[in-house]
Amino acid sequence: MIEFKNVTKRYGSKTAVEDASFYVKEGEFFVLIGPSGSGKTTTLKMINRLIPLTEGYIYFKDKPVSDYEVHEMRWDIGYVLQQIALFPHMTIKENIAQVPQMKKWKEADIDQRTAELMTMVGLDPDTYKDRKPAELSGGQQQRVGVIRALAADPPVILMDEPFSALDPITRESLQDDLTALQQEIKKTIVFVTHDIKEAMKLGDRICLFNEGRIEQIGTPEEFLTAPKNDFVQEFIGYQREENETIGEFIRADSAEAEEAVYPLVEESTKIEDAFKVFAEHEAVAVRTAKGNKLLSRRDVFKHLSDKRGDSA
Ligand SMILES: Nc1ncnc2c1ncn2[C@@H]1O[C@H](COP(=O)(O)OP(=O)(O)OP(=O)(O)O)[C@@H](O)[C@H]1O
Repeated sequence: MIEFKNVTKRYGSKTAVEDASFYVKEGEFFVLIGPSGSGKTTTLKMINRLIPLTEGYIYFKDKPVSDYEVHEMRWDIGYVLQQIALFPHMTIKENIAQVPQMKKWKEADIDQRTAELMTMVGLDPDTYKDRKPAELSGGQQQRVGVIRALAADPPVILMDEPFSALDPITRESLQDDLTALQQEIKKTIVFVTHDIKEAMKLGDRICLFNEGRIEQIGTPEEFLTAPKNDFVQEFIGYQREENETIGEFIRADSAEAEEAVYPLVEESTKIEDAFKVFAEHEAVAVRTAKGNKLLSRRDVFKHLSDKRGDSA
């Protein structure tokens, strides 16, 4: 869907992104992560041509991005920013309807789409559609920011730290909403964050930048089980112990699991082997002395990030 081939971006003598190559598959949730100033936002903005590249090639749907008209890119690629940029004088519905209106959708279709999207993120259309952005909470406004990017049904959505300005509780709830939404809509999402916990929770694959260069691209599992070098290891901030077993991740409050529904694994199963099961199943049932306990891939990441102490 999106391909970078040896892409370099320089601002004068400053190299912001150096020789970046990666491929984002259709329907994939691809996370760009790295310390401040490592080139994440520059990379993201080169996709929709907000920033021109210096060297290399970027393809969108197998065509160089330079072959698209800028407005075509804006229509096909939704964009969500950290600073919610809703138009203050417009109602929520008018904000969401902008791109559909530019694309000359019928009014009835716009109404239906707006209501559908608002319902999808838990905003009752009748209550909220005619309100102005200032009459919504920060979290609600950010939900509108996300669905506005989805309004005209673009195949790709770019998100630049969309939740980082929110309090931790709202943030977690929006992350959960986005996970649920993504399961339903299956868009290609490129998501920038500097928070490894968020990356692990949301990403199908993670691309870690360091001073403009890519250090590692891989699934959250690969980052945990096979960090490529000391920088990656340190960035994850979690030192894996030898022979770690799945039993160590079971908490006292874990839900009961039926083995008829989930594959059953022993407590002594190695974490690497459990990840192979997670590749095909949402969760596993772990046999413990107190009965079978449910453990999902997300539970494991949550446990790991708690263990490393959440610095975000
Ligand atoms: N318009 C610009 N002119 C000159 N240098 C720039 C410009 N924009 C970005 N840079 C530099 O390019 C590098 C990469 O910046 P970028 O914004 O892509 O980083 P980032 O990883 O998104 O950082 P952050 O997490 O702080 O947003 C930084 O060193 C930054 O100072």
